[in-house]
Amino acid sequence: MDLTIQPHKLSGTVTVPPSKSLAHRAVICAALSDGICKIDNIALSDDIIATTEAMKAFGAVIEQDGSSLTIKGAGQYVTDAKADAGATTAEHLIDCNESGSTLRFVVPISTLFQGASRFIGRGNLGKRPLTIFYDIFEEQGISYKPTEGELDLVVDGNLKPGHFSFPGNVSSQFITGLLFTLPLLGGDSVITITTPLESIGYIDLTLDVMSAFGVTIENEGHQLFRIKGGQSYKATDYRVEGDYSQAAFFLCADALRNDLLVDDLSMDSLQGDRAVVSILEAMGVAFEQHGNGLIGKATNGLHGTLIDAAQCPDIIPVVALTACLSEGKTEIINAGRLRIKECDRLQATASELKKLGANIEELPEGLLIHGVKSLKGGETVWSYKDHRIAMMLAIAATVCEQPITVTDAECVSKSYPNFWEDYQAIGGKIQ
Ligand SMILES: O=C(O)C1=C[C@@H](OP(=O)(O)O)[C@@H](O)[C@H](O)C1
Ligand SMILES: C=C(OP(=O)(O)O)C(=O)O
Repeated sequence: MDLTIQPHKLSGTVTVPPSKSLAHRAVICAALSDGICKIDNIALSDDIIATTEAMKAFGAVIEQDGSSLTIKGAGQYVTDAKADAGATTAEHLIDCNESGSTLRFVVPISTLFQGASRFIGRGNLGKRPLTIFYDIFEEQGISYKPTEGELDLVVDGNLKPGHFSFPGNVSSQFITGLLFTLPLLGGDSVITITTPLESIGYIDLTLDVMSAFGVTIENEGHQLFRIKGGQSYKATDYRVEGDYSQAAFFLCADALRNDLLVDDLSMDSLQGDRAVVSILEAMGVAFEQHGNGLIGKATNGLHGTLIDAAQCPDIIPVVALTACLSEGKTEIINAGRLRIKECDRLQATASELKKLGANIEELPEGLLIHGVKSLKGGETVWSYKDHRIAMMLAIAATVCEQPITVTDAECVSKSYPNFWEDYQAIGGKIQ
Protein backbone atom coordinates (compact mmCIF):
# COMPACT_ATOMS: atom_id res chain seq x y z
CA MET A 1 0.00 0.00 0.00
CA ASP A 2 1.35 3.40 -1.04
CA LEU A 3 0.02 6.50 0.73
CA THR A 4 0.36 10.08 -0.46
CA ILE A 5 0.30 12.44 2.50
CA GLN A 6 -0.32 16.20 2.28
CA PRO A 7 1.54 18.50 4.66
CA HIS A 8 -1.03 19.21 7.38
CA LYS A 9 -0.85 20.03 11.06
CA LEU A 10 -1.93 17.32 13.54
CA SER A 11 -4.08 18.49 16.42
CA GLY A 12 -6.27 17.11 19.19
CA THR A 13 -5.91 14.18 21.56
CA VAL A 14 -4.31 10.91 20.62
CA THR A 15 -4.58 7.95 22.99
CA VAL A 16 -1.52 5.80 22.49
CA PRO A 17 -1.98 2.06 21.97
CA PRO A 18 -1.06 -0.39 24.74
CA SER A 19 2.63 -1.15 25.18
CA LYS A 20 3.64 -3.95 22.82
CA SER A 21 6.54 -4.94 25.08
CA LEU A 22 4.34 -5.19 28.18
CA ALA A 23 1.63 -7.03 26.24
CA HIS A 24 4.10 -9.74 25.08
CA ARG A 25 5.21 -10.18 28.68
CA ALA A 26 1.73 -10.23 30.23
CA VAL A 27 0.47 -12.76 27.66
CA ILE A 28 3.48 -15.00 28.26
CA CYS A 29 3.30 -14.90 32.07
CA ALA A 30 -0.46 -15.52 31.99
CA ALA A 31 -0.03 -18.37 29.51
CA LEU A 32 2.60 -20.00 31.76
CA SER A 33 0.39 -19.65 34.84
CA ASP A 34 -1.71 -22.27 36.51
CA GLY A 35 -5.06 -20.51 36.31
CA ILE A 36 -7.24 -17.97 34.53
CA CYS A 37 -6.00 -14.39 33.95
CA LYS A 38 -7.67 -11.35 32.38
CA ILE A 39 -5.31 -9.06 30.47
CA ASP A 40 -6.85 -5.65 29.75
CA ASN A 41 -5.89 -3.06 27.16
CA ILE A 42 -4.53 -5.35 24.46
CA ALA A 43 -4.23 -4.41 20.77
CA LEU A 44 -3.86 -7.37 18.46
CA SER A 45 -0.93 -6.14 16.40
CA ASP A 46 0.87 -8.69 14.23
CA ASP A 47 3.55 -9.16 16.91
CA ILE A 48 1.07 -9.74 19.72
CA ILE A 49 -0.89 -12.17 17.54
CA ALA A 50 2.37 -14.08 17.00
CA THR A 51 2.92 -14.36 20.76
CA THR A 52 -0.68 -15.34 21.58
CA GLU A 53 -0.67 -18.01 18.85
CA ALA A 54 2.70 -19.31 20.11
CA MET A 55 1.42 -19.70 23.65
CA LYS A 56 -1.74 -21.39 22.38
CA ALA A 57 0.49 -23.97 20.66
CA PHE A 58 1.74 -25.02 24.13
CA GLY A 59 -1.77 -25.45 25.52
CA ALA A 60 -2.80 -21.99 26.78
CA VAL A 61 -6.42 -21.16 25.98
CA ILE A 62 -6.77 -17.55 24.89
CA GLU A 63 -10.05 -15.79 24.15
CA GLN A 64 -10.53 -12.22 23.02
CA ASP A 65 -13.32 -9.96 24.25
CA GLY A 66 -12.87 -6.48 22.77
CA SER A 67 -9.57 -5.15 24.07
CA SER A 68 -9.27 -7.84 26.76
CA LEU A 69 -7.88 -11.35 26.66
CA THR A 70 -8.89 -14.14 28.98
CA ILE A 71 -6.01 -16.59 29.26
CA LYS A 72 -6.15 -20.04 30.82
CA GLY A 73 -2.54 -20.83 31.52
CA ALA A 74 -0.68 -23.93 30.34
CA GLY A 75 1.36 -24.20 33.57
CA GLN A 76 0.20 -27.78 34.07
CA TYR A 77 1.97 -28.89 30.87
CA VAL A 78 5.38 -27.53 31.88
CA THR A 79 7.87 -30.34 32.32
CA ASP A 80 11.60 -30.50 32.85
CA ALA A 81 11.81 -34.14 31.83
CA LYS A 82 11.02 -34.39 28.14
CA ALA A 83 10.39 -37.85 26.81
CA ASP A 84 11.35 -37.33 23.20
CA ALA A 85 14.31 -34.93 23.01
CA GLY A 86 15.95 -35.20 19.60
CA ALA A 87 12.69 -35.84 17.72
CA THR A 88 12.83 -35.06 14.02
CA THR A 89 9.25 -33.89 13.57
CA ALA A 90 8.11 -30.74 15.35
CA GLU A 91 5.01 -30.96 17.50
CA HIS A 92 4.59 -27.19 17.87
CA LEU A 93 4.65 -24.83 14.87
CA ILE A 94 5.45 -21.29 16.04
CA ASP A 95 4.95 -18.60 13.41
CA CYS A 96 6.84 -15.58 14.75
CA ASN A 97 5.98 -13.53 11.65
CA GLU A 98 8.51 -10.64 11.99
CA SER A 99 8.56 -10.46 15.78
CA GLY A 100 12.04 -10.66 17.31
CA SER A 101 10.47 -10.56 20.77
CA THR A 102 8.25 -13.58 20.08
CA LEU A 103 11.19 -15.57 18.71
CA ARG A 104 13.73 -14.74 21.42
CA PHE A 105 11.17 -15.08 24.25
CA VAL A 106 9.51 -18.30 23.08
CA VAL A 107 12.57 -20.31 21.97
CA PRO A 108 13.71 -21.02 25.57
CA ILE A 109 10.09 -21.31 26.77
CA SER A 110 9.46 -24.02 24.15
CA THR A 111 11.97 -26.29 25.88
CA LEU A 112 9.62 -26.45 28.89
CA PHE A 113 7.07 -28.45 26.90
CA GLN A 114 7.02 -31.98 25.52
CA GLY A 115 7.93 -32.30 21.85
CA ALA A 116 10.05 -30.35 19.39
CA SER A 117 9.11 -26.83 18.25
CA ARG A 118 9.57 -25.39 14.78
CA PHE A 119 9.94 -21.59 14.54
CA ILE A 120 9.20 -19.89 11.24
CA GLY A 121 9.05 -16.21 10.31
CA ARG A 122 9.33 -13.61 7.60
CA GLY A 123 11.11 -10.44 6.57
CA ASN A 124 14.37 -9.75 8.35
CA LEU A 125 13.69 -12.17 11.20
CA GLY A 126 15.84 -14.98 9.76
CA LYS A 127 18.81 -12.61 9.68
CA ARG A 128 18.50 -11.31 13.25
CA PRO A 129 21.05 -12.88 15.66
CA LEU A 130 20.32 -16.12 17.53
CA THR A 131 23.85 -17.39 18.21
CA ILE A 132 23.57 -16.68 21.96
CA PHE A 133 20.90 -19.40 22.09
CA TYR A 134 22.80 -21.71 19.73
CA ASP A 135 25.85 -21.53 22.02
CA ILE A 136 23.68 -22.49 25.00
CA PHE A 137 22.10 -25.34 23.04
CA GLU A 138 25.57 -26.67 22.06
CA GLU A 139 26.73 -26.52 25.66
CA GLN A 140 23.61 -28.26 27.02
CA GLY A 141 23.18 -30.83 24.26
CA ILE A 142 19.85 -29.39 23.11
CA SER A 143 19.14 -30.39 19.53
CA TYR A 144 18.51 -27.51 17.11
CA LYS A 145 18.33 -27.18 13.35
CA PRO A 146 18.55 -23.69 11.83
CA THR A 147 18.27 -22.98 8.11
CA GLU A 148 19.80 -20.17 6.09
CA GLY A 149 17.61 -17.28 4.84
CA GLU A 150 13.96 -17.20 5.97
CA LEU A 151 13.63 -18.25 9.60
CA ASP A 152 13.06 -21.99 9.98
CA LEU A 153 14.46 -23.36 13.21
CA VAL A 154 13.65 -26.63 14.98
CA VAL A 155 14.51 -26.88 18.70
CA ASP A 156 14.15 -29.97 20.86
CA GLY A 157 15.45 -30.67 24.33
CA ASN A 158 15.27 -29.48 27.92
CA LEU A 159 16.94 -26.31 29.03
CA LYS A 160 18.75 -27.20 32.24
CA PRO A 161 19.48 -24.90 35.17
CA GLY A 162 23.04 -23.59 35.25
CA HIS A 163 25.33 -20.64 34.71
CA PHE A 164 24.69 -18.65 31.53
CA SER A 165 27.13 -16.00 30.39
CA PHE A 166 26.96 -13.75 27.31
CA PRO A 167 27.40 -10.12 26.17
CA GLY A 168 24.81 -7.43 26.89
CA ASN A 169 25.01 -5.56 23.60
CA VAL A 170 23.44 -7.99 21.08
CA SER A 171 19.81 -8.05 22.27
CA SER A 172 18.22 -7.92 25.70
CA GLN A 173 15.56 -10.25 24.31
CA PHE A 174 17.79 -13.30 24.96
CA ILE A 175 17.92 -12.40 28.64
CA THR A 176 14.16 -11.88 28.81
CA GLY A 177 13.55 -15.29 27.20
CA LEU A 178 15.82 -17.02 29.73
CA LEU A 179 14.36 -15.04 32.65
CA PHE A 180 10.86 -16.27 31.75
CA THR A 181 12.03 -19.89 31.54
CA LEU A 182 14.67 -20.55 34.21
CA PRO A 183 12.45 -20.05 37.32
CA LEU A 184 10.30 -22.98 36.17
CA LEU A 185 13.24 -25.42 36.16
CA GLY A 186 14.07 -27.79 39.03
CA GLY A 187 17.32 -26.05 40.08
CA ASP A 188 18.77 -22.57 40.52
CA SER A 189 20.50 -20.59 37.73
CA VAL A 190 22.68 -17.53 37.29
CA ILE A 191 22.94 -15.26 34.23
CA THR A 192 26.10 -13.15 33.95
CA ILE A 193 26.21 -10.31 31.40
CA THR A 194 29.81 -9.86 30.31
CA THR A 195 29.59 -6.34 28.80
CA PRO A 196 27.48 -3.31 29.81
CA LEU A 197 23.81 -4.14 29.28
CA GLU A 198 21.92 -2.21 26.59
CA SER A 199 18.10 -1.92 26.49
CA ILE A 200 18.06 -2.16 30.31
CA GLY A 201 14.49 -0.82 30.48
CA TYR A 202 13.22 -3.94 28.70
CA ILE A 203 14.74 -6.15 31.41
CA ASP A 204 13.05 -4.00 34.05
CA LEU A 205 9.74 -4.56 32.24
CA THR A 206 10.34 -8.32 32.23
CA LEU A 207 11.14 -8.44 35.95
CA ASP A 208 8.20 -6.18 36.79
CA VAL A 209 5.62 -8.26 34.90
CA MET A 210 7.07 -11.52 36.23
CA SER A 211 6.81 -10.23 39.77
CA ALA A 212 3.16 -9.27 39.16
CA PHE A 213 2.67 -12.97 38.35
CA GLY A 214 4.50 -14.07 41.52
CA VAL A 215 7.93 -14.98 40.08
CA THR A 216 10.98 -13.22 41.49
CA ILE A 217 14.58 -12.81 40.34
CA GLU A 218 17.55 -11.26 42.14
CA ASN A 219 19.00 -8.51 39.96
CA GLU A 220 22.54 -7.40 40.81
CA GLY A 221 23.02 -4.16 38.87
CA HIS A 222 21.71 -5.63 35.58
CA GLN A 223 25.01 -7.55 35.20
CA LEU A 224 24.13 -10.64 37.22
CA PHE A 225 20.75 -12.28 37.72
CA ARG A 226 20.17 -15.02 40.33
CA ILE A 227 17.19 -17.20 39.52
CA LYS A 228 15.64 -19.60 42.03
CA GLY A 229 14.25 -22.71 40.39
CA GLY A 230 10.98 -24.40 41.38
CA GLN A 231 8.85 -21.25 41.04
CA SER A 232 5.51 -20.98 39.22
CA TYR A 233 3.51 -18.18 37.62
CA LYS A 234 0.39 -17.34 39.67
CA ALA A 235 -2.76 -16.39 37.80
CA THR A 236 -3.54 -12.70 38.09
CA ASP A 237 -5.29 -9.91 36.20
CA TYR A 238 -3.19 -7.24 34.52
CA ARG A 239 -3.73 -3.97 32.63
CA VAL A 240 -1.22 -3.07 29.93
CA GLU A 241 -0.18 0.59 30.13
CA GLY A 242 0.18 2.93 27.14
CA ASP A 243 3.19 2.58 24.84
CA TYR A 244 5.99 5.16 25.06
CA SER A 245 7.61 3.76 21.88
CA GLN A 246 4.44 4.76 19.98
CA ALA A 247 3.95 7.93 22.03
CA ALA A 248 7.39 8.99 20.76
CA PHE A 249 5.96 9.60 17.26
CA PHE A 250 3.33 11.99 18.60
CA LEU A 251 5.57 13.66 21.20
CA CYS A 252 8.12 14.37 18.44
CA ALA A 253 5.26 15.61 16.24
CA ASP A 254 4.39 18.05 19.04
CA ALA A 255 8.01 19.20 19.22
CA LEU A 256 7.76 19.84 15.47
CA ARG A 257 4.91 22.34 15.95
CA ASN A 258 1.96 19.98 15.76
CA ASP A 259 -0.58 20.45 18.51
CA LEU A 260 -1.29 17.19 20.31
CA LEU A 261 -2.20 15.91 23.75
CA VAL A 262 -0.61 12.46 23.93
CA ASP A 263 -2.73 10.42 26.31
CA ASP A 264 -2.57 7.22 28.42
CA LEU A 265 1.02 7.58 29.57
CA SER A 266 2.14 6.33 32.96
CA MET A 267 4.31 9.07 34.48
CA ASP A 268 6.35 6.54 36.48
CA SER A 269 6.59 3.96 33.72
CA LEU A 270 9.59 1.61 33.58
CA GLN A 271 9.54 1.70 29.76
CA GLY A 272 13.00 2.68 28.52
CA ASP A 273 11.45 4.61 25.62
CA ARG A 274 10.13 7.11 28.16
CA ALA A 275 13.59 8.58 27.47
CA VAL A 276 11.92 10.36 24.54
CA VAL A 277 10.68 12.93 27.08
CA SER A 278 14.14 13.77 28.48
CA ILE A 279 15.69 13.74 24.99
CA LEU A 280 13.10 16.24 23.73
CA GLU A 281 13.56 18.34 26.87
CA ALA A 282 17.30 18.47 26.13
CA MET A 283 16.37 19.72 22.63
CA GLY A 284 14.24 22.57 23.99
CA VAL A 285 10.75 21.08 24.50
CA ALA A 286 8.79 21.92 27.67
CA PHE A 287 6.12 19.37 28.65
CA GLU A 288 2.86 20.03 30.45
CA GLN A 289 1.07 17.14 32.12
CA HIS A 290 -2.72 16.93 31.70
CA GLY A 291 -4.05 13.93 33.64
CA ASN A 292 -2.31 10.96 32.07
CA GLY A 293 -1.34 12.95 29.00
CA LEU A 294 1.51 15.16 27.87
CA ILE A 295 1.63 18.23 25.65
CA GLY A 296 5.06 19.32 24.43
CA LYS A 297 5.96 22.76 23.09
CA ALA A 298 9.27 24.05 21.78
CA THR A 299 8.38 27.71 22.19
CA ASN A 300 11.94 28.93 21.69
CA GLY A 301 12.74 26.44 18.93
CA LEU A 302 14.64 23.14 18.92
CA HIS A 303 18.39 22.71 19.16
CA GLY A 304 20.66 19.75 18.50
CA THR A 305 22.16 17.58 21.24
CA LEU A 306 24.08 14.36 21.89
CA ILE A 307 21.77 11.33 22.05
CA ASP A 308 22.80 7.93 23.42
CA ALA A 309 20.68 5.22 21.78
CA ALA A 310 21.96 2.31 23.89
CA GLN A 311 18.89 2.13 26.15
CA CYS A 312 16.17 3.28 23.74
CA PRO A 313 16.82 1.96 20.21
CA ASP A 314 13.20 1.99 18.99
CA ILE A 315 12.62 5.76 19.29
CA ILE A 316 15.71 6.72 17.31
CA PRO A 317 14.18 7.06 13.79
CA VAL A 318 11.61 9.66 14.91
CA VAL A 319 14.05 11.40 17.26
CA ALA A 320 16.44 11.66 14.28
CA LEU A 321 13.67 13.30 12.24
CA THR A 322 13.20 15.84 15.04
CA ALA A 323 16.93 16.53 15.10
CA CYS A 324 16.85 17.18 11.33
CA LEU A 325 14.73 20.26 12.08
CA SER A 326 16.66 21.36 15.18
CA GLU A 327 19.25 24.09 15.03
CA GLY A 328 22.87 22.95 15.00
CA LYS A 329 24.44 19.51 15.28
CA THR A 330 22.96 16.31 16.73
CA GLU A 331 25.01 13.16 17.09
CA ILE A 332 23.29 9.86 17.85
CA ILE A 333 25.75 7.37 19.37
CA ASN A 334 25.71 3.70 20.45
CA ALA A 335 23.06 2.89 17.86
CA GLY A 336 24.79 -0.03 16.09
CA ARG A 337 22.02 -2.45 16.82
CA LEU A 338 19.45 -0.43 14.91
CA ARG A 339 20.98 -2.24 11.94
CA ILE A 340 19.60 -5.60 13.13
CA LYS A 341 15.94 -4.69 13.58
CA GLU A 342 13.13 -5.06 10.99
CA CYS A 343 15.53 -3.33 8.60
CA ASP A 344 18.83 -1.49 8.91
CA ARG A 345 17.23 1.49 10.63
CA LEU A 346 20.32 3.69 10.49
CA GLN A 347 20.52 3.31 6.74
CA ALA A 348 16.75 3.61 6.22
CA THR A 349 16.43 6.72 8.40
CA ALA A 350 19.36 8.48 6.74
CA SER A 351 18.45 7.60 3.15
CA GLU A 352 14.74 8.49 3.35
CA LEU A 353 15.18 11.72 5.34
CA LYS A 354 17.94 12.79 2.94
CA LYS A 355 15.45 12.38 0.06
CA LEU A 356 13.12 14.80 1.88
CA GLY A 357 15.86 17.42 2.21
CA ALA A 358 17.55 16.63 5.55
CA ASN A 359 21.26 16.89 6.22
CA ILE A 360 21.85 13.49 7.84
CA GLU A 361 24.80 11.09 7.55
CA GLU A 362 25.10 7.48 8.62
CA LEU A 363 27.98 6.64 10.98
CA PRO A 364 29.03 3.04 11.65
CA GLU A 365 27.26 3.12 15.04
CA GLY A 366 25.02 6.16 14.77
CA LEU A 367 23.85 9.22 12.86
CA LEU A 368 25.26 12.70 12.38
CA ILE A 369 22.67 15.39 11.72
CA HIS A 370 22.95 19.10 10.95
CA GLY A 371 19.60 20.80 11.38
CA VAL A 372 17.91 22.48 8.39
CA LYS A 373 15.13 25.10 8.47
CA SER A 374 12.60 22.99 6.55
CA LEU A 375 12.12 19.75 4.62
CA LYS A 376 11.04 20.19 1.01
CA GLY A 377 9.35 16.78 0.64
CA GLY A 378 7.78 16.18 -2.78
CA GLU A 379 9.35 12.70 -3.01
CA THR A 380 8.43 9.04 -2.81
CA VAL A 381 10.00 7.45 0.25
CA TRP A 382 10.15 3.81 1.28
CA SER A 383 9.22 2.40 4.69
CA TYR A 384 11.63 -0.49 4.11
CA LYS A 385 8.57 -2.52 5.28
CA ASP A 386 9.52 -1.39 8.80
CA HIS A 387 6.69 -0.02 10.96
CA ARG A 388 8.91 2.45 12.81
CA ILE A 389 10.25 3.92 9.55
CA ALA A 390 6.72 4.20 8.10
CA MET A 391 5.40 6.03 11.18
CA MET A 392 8.45 8.33 11.29
CA LEU A 393 7.80 9.26 7.64
CA ALA A 394 4.14 9.99 8.48
CA ILE A 395 5.31 12.54 11.06
CA ALA A 396 7.86 13.91 8.57
CA ALA A 397 4.98 14.51 6.12
CA THR A 398 3.40 16.98 8.56
CA VAL A 399 6.43 19.29 8.33
CA CYS A 400 7.30 18.93 4.61
CA GLU A 401 6.60 21.74 2.16
CA GLN A 402 5.29 19.35 -0.52
CA PRO A 403 3.29 16.07 -0.25
CA ILE A 404 5.23 12.83 0.10
CA THR A 405 4.33 9.26 -0.85
CA VAL A 406 5.17 6.50 1.63
CA THR A 407 5.42 3.04 0.03
CA ASP A 408 4.70 -0.26 1.84
CA ALA A 409 2.81 1.76 4.44
CA GLU A 410 0.74 -1.22 5.67
CA CYS A 411 3.73 -2.49 7.69
CA VAL A 412 2.49 -0.39 10.68
CA SER A 413 0.34 -3.44 11.55
CA LYS A 414 3.43 -5.02 13.17
CA SER A 415 2.97 -2.84 16.24
CA TYR A 416 0.13 -0.34 15.62
CA PRO A 417 -2.62 -1.65 13.32
CA ASN A 418 -4.77 1.50 13.74
CA PHE A 419 -1.94 3.95 13.13
CA TRP A 420 -3.24 5.38 9.84
CA GLU A 421 -6.83 5.71 11.22
CA ASP A 422 -5.52 7.49 14.35
CA TYR A 423 -3.30 9.70 12.15
CA GLN A 424 -6.29 10.79 10.08
CA ALA A 425 -8.43 11.31 13.19
CA ILE A 426 -5.97 13.98 14.40
CA GLY A 427 -5.88 15.72 11.05
CA GLY A 428 -3.36 13.73 8.99
CA LYS A 429 -4.26 14.21 5.29
CA ILE A 430 -3.93 11.00 3.31
CA GLN A 431 -5.01 11.01 -0.34
O1 LIG B 1 12.12 -6.77 24.96
C1 LIG B 1 11.48 -6.05 24.19
O2 LIG B 1 10.23 -5.91 24.29
C2 LIG B 1 12.22 -5.30 23.15
C3 LIG B 1 13.58 -5.12 23.26
C4 LIG B 1 14.36 -4.26 22.35
O3 LIG B 1 15.23 -5.09 21.61
P1 LIG B 1 16.81 -5.24 21.93
O4 LIG B 1 16.98 -5.67 23.32
O5 LIG B 1 17.22 -6.26 20.94
O6 LIG B 1 17.41 -3.89 21.69
C5 LIG B 1 13.46 -3.46 21.40
O7 LIG B 1 14.21 -2.97 20.32
C6 LIG B 1 12.30 -4.28 20.88
O8 LIG B 1 11.50 -3.53 20.02
C7 LIG B 1 11.44 -4.75 22.02
C1 LIG C 1 12.40 -4.19 16.92
C2 LIG C 1 11.11 -4.27 17.26
O1 LIG C 1 10.47 -5.38 17.70
P1 LIG C 1 11.00 -6.89 17.72
O2 LIG C 1 12.45 -6.88 18.11
O3 LIG C 1 10.15 -7.59 18.72
O4 LIG C 1 10.81 -7.46 16.33
C3 LIG C 1 10.26 -3.07 17.22
O5 LIG C 1 9.08 -3.17 17.60
O6 LIG C 1 10.74 -1.98 16.81
